[in-house]
Parts: sequence; structure tokens; C-alpha cells
Amino acid sequence: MALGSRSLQCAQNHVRGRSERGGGRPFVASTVAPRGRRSSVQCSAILGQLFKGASGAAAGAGVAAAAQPELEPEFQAWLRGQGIITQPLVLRQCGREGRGLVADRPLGRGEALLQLPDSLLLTPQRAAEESCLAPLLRQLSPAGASTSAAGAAALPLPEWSLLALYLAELRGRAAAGDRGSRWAAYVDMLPQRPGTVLDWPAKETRQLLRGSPLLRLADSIAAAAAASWEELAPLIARGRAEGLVPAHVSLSKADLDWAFGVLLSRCIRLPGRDQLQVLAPWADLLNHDVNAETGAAAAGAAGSGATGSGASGSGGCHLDWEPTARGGAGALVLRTDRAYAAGQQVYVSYGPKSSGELLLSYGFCPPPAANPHQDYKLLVGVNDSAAADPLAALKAEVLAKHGLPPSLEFPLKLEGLPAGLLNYLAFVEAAPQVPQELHDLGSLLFEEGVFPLLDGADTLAAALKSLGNRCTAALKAYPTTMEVDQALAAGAAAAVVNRSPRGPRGRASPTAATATGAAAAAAAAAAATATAGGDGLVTLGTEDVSVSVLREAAVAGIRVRERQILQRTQASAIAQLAEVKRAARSRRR
Ligand SMILES: C[S@@+](CC[C@H](N)C(=O)[O-])C[C@H]1O[C@@H](n2cnc3c(N)ncnc32)[C@H](O)[C@@H]1O
Repeated sequence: MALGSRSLQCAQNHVRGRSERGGGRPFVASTVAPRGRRSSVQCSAILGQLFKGASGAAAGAGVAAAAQPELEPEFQAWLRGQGIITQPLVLRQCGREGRGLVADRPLGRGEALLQLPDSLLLTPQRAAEESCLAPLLRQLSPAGASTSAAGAAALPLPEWSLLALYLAELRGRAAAGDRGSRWAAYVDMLPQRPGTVLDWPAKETRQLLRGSPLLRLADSIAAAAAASWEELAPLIARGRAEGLVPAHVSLSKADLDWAFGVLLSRCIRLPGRDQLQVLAPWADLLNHDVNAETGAAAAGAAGSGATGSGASGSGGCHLDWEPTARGGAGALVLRTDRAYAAGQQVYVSYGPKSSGELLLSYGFCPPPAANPHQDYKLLVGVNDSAAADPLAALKAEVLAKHGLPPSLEFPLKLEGLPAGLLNYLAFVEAAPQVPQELHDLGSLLFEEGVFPLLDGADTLAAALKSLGNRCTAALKAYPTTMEVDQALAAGAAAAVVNRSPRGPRGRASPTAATATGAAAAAAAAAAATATAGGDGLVTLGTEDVSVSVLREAAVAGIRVRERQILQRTQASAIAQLAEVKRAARSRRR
């Protein structure tokens, strides 16, 4: 097994992406309707949105482009007023995905479909300049300033905070009927509830994600939003005290929370402009294709950030800033990755994200079994196994020497072990009698890809044993069993679909809606806890209840897949360990 520093570098890049996401970012469009009773058809629509995946998003799925009333007419008129030609794409309702952009004539590969000039990008710089707090933002000391990712002017606050602050202000103005901003028509078409994890009740988040590595992601998203609020709250208070904030603009925490959700699910990062993060009206109506090639253009940002990097595979157009477009003035350009027939929806990729990552950052959950990016992110670090590893500091030092952090997330998949995992584990688990041997061990593992004997013990065997143990512990950490999760995933979905369409508070028996026996009983019990009725029946009387039940079902489906990945990894570690031991025995003979 020769895994060298290159493969470890790949793993490191992966983690770096995640921590960037944790740094905060944007977005989710939700078709969730306002509070109130909803019909089974509406519930099914929400269900469809959460579980969206293989069917509608498959490249090639057609959306009738025949004459239909124009969607978001005011927004589209505003775009036209700005000189934007939206053809040959038309805005359509695309079923479970909400609004989306559809070809209205056959498109060739590599065609430029959309060219947004800089003036139509809501950039952090622009947000700072147009904010009602601009005088304060200008005064912020250069010491506290950060340089924009685009390397342009120094920004007084992080990009995400500036965009959120201005979005929240725009929302307040819109709510008060103030149409003075030039972004008013854009803000009007943004979803009221982006549907990201920031919309989930905190207690529910912890309960739902217990045992899953997704809890770390949820925590990092919440922490980024909280940090941003901490940063903005005193500024807003000062602006209010100085009379800078118009009386009708609340700039409340709720407004900011909404803005964080919008950014998490809609912000776009532009590699062609040094990773500048922007909101791009119209371009942010592109939906995600789970089958698009890794690294394809992305609308959406969360974490690894919506990127507009090159799309080479199917099902993902390329979206990025092209400096030579518009006669050298530059523009955000969408290019087709292949030919499209009239009526086909055009997709981008939001990045190689697991269904859980999509659920938390964008509010929809493709079936995990159909998502090629589904994984279980195993966290491995020098301090995570033994509370007091006397060699921890030295290990961190050696890891740093090899360009590696003291802890790393490795994406376990059904298909096999991530590159570099065993090398990293072998190092983390090592306990040499002579500590300085860690230096040589690091060089062998990370530079040469060799697993040496350490004090007579096989370091590869130690890594495999550790991996098996970690999978066992991870499997035990889930609060539910596989059987219950399978029933929950199937049962809540069926409960919604089977709900009687008659009567605003129709009920469906979870027993009828789910599997039989113990699994059905478990689903019934779980469903009962999610309803106000307490009579063991699923009552989908309000949006919150139904969304909560559906979320539970989506997360249960994710847990099922995570468990399958852990079980297969565990079995593989055990089999490889047996092989290593057999080989050692035969060498001794
Ligand atoms: C950048 S917006 C795309 C436009 C969005 N459909 C709208 O109506 O505003 C991202 C949001 O679109 C929806 N979305 C995108 N791709 C999807 C997919 N494959 N399945 C279900 N929903 C999707 C999610 O609500 C997501 O938060």
C-alpha cells in the first residue's frame, strides 16, 4: 500500500474546503409556503423537495418550455431594464427543485448563455458602499480591515458579514414597502425561508444529527453565523444610535439569520475573480445536478463554497467570471457543458457534496444511495483517541513538517478507503519507545508511503485495527438502530404521501404507511413524538410539524447510508488486518 504525501495532500485539501465552509457562507431557496395548514399535495411537494435527487435533476429531464405565464415578472423586467438578455434560458417552475432555468431552444456545447456585468453582481464591496452603515464601515480602522478575496480594496469586515448586513437591510426595506433600492426586485424574489440548517430549531438539530459527522458541519455553520452576528450587532447598535439606520429598517437578528441562510444557499464564489463571493441575480436560479462532475460550476456556496470552476463532465454547466467577455469589460458567464434540447433544464454543480451537506446548506436531500458524493467524514486527530497522549505535541509538530494538520476529516465511501487515511492513522496511533522516532516514521509514512515496523510492531496492522475500532465506535454513536432508521426514512415519507387529501387535518396511520412489525412500531413511536396529537397517529396539521417529520426522514436516510459505509469500511479493515497478520506469519515461517 504505497500512499505518499500526494495522496495525503488530497485529503488535506478536502478538509481545507470544509473548514472554509465553516468560515461561513451562504444559501437555500425554499418552496416551503408560509405557516398554516397544508394539503397532502403541499406536503408531498415539500417531501419531494427534501428528497429530490435522481429523477428530476437527471440531465436530460425535460421541463415543458411551452408558453407559460412569466415567473417573477417584476424581477425579469428589472433584469431587462439593466440590459440583461435572459434568452435562451427561461425561468420555470421545475417541480421539486423550485424555480430553475430551462433552455427555450436547442443549445450547443460551450455556448455562452448568460453574461452578467459586474454592476449586476452584489459584491461585498458594493454591499459596504451601499449599506446605510457605510459611514461607519468607512471609519473602521485599517487594522481591523480584511482584504477582499479579489485582492481589490480593503474590506472593513469579512465578505460574508458585509453581504449579510446589506441583505438584511434590503429585506427590512422591502418589508416596509421601501422600494428605493435598486436591488428591490431581486430581494423580492428571494425565498422567505431559505431552508438551511440555520432554519432548524437548535434542539432539533442536535437530536437529529446525534452520532453523525454532520453535527460538526451544522455546528460550524451555526458558529459562523453566530460569529458574524457578534461582529455586526455592535455596529448596528452604533449605527442606530447615530441615526444612520432608517426607522423602518429593523436590522434585527431575525433579518440577519435570514440573510445568512440566503447566502449559505445562493452565494457564488468566483475562481475567475480570486474567489470573490457574490450574489448573482438570475445565475442563482440554477439548480444543482448531483451527477455533475466534481469541480463543476457551482451556484451555492456553503462551505467549499459555490464555485464557478470548470465543468468537464455531464450535467454541469460552467459558471465563472470571464475577464474577456463583453468586449474586455468582463462578465459572469454561463457556458453549457454539452448540448441541450429545448425544454431541458440547465444545471450547475454546487460541488461534490454529500446528501447531508446539501440538506444542511441548501435544504434539499438527494437520496443518499443515488449520490456519488455520499460519504462518512471520519475525523482523525492526534488528540482524539487518547485523552492524554504524551506524544501529542511532538506528533503535531511532525505532521506540520509534512504539511499536515493535527486533525483531518477523511471521507469514507462505500467504494474504498480514502487516500492517505491509513498512513495518517498509523502515525496518530504510534507510541514509539523513543519519541524522536516519530520523525523517521513521519518521513516513511508521508513521503515514501512505507509502513515500517515500530518497536517490532507492524504500523499498518495498528492503523487497520484503529480503523476497525473507530468504525465500531461510530456505529455505536447513533441513537437509533439501522432498522428504525430504515423505517423512519420510508415511513415518514409514506405517511405524508398517504395522508388523506380530504380535510385540513386528515390523518394517516403510520402503521399503514410503513413497514410491518418492529420497524413499523418504531416509526409509529417516532412519528408520534413529532406530532401534537400524542395519539400515535401522524397529524400533519402545520408546516412546522410536517417539515420536522420530513427532516427526520431525510436524516434517517442519511444515517442508513452512513452506517452502510461504516460497516463496509469496518469489514474491509478487519479483512485487511487478517491478511496483514497472515502475511507476517508466513514471513516468520
Ligand atoms: C441557488 S438556488 C436555485 C434556485 C431555486 N430553485 C429557487 O427557486 O430560487 C438553490 C436552491 O434551489 C433548490 N435546489 C437546487 N437544486 C436542487 C435539487 N437538485 N433538488 C431540489 N432542490 C434544489 C434548493 O432549494 C436550493 O436551496
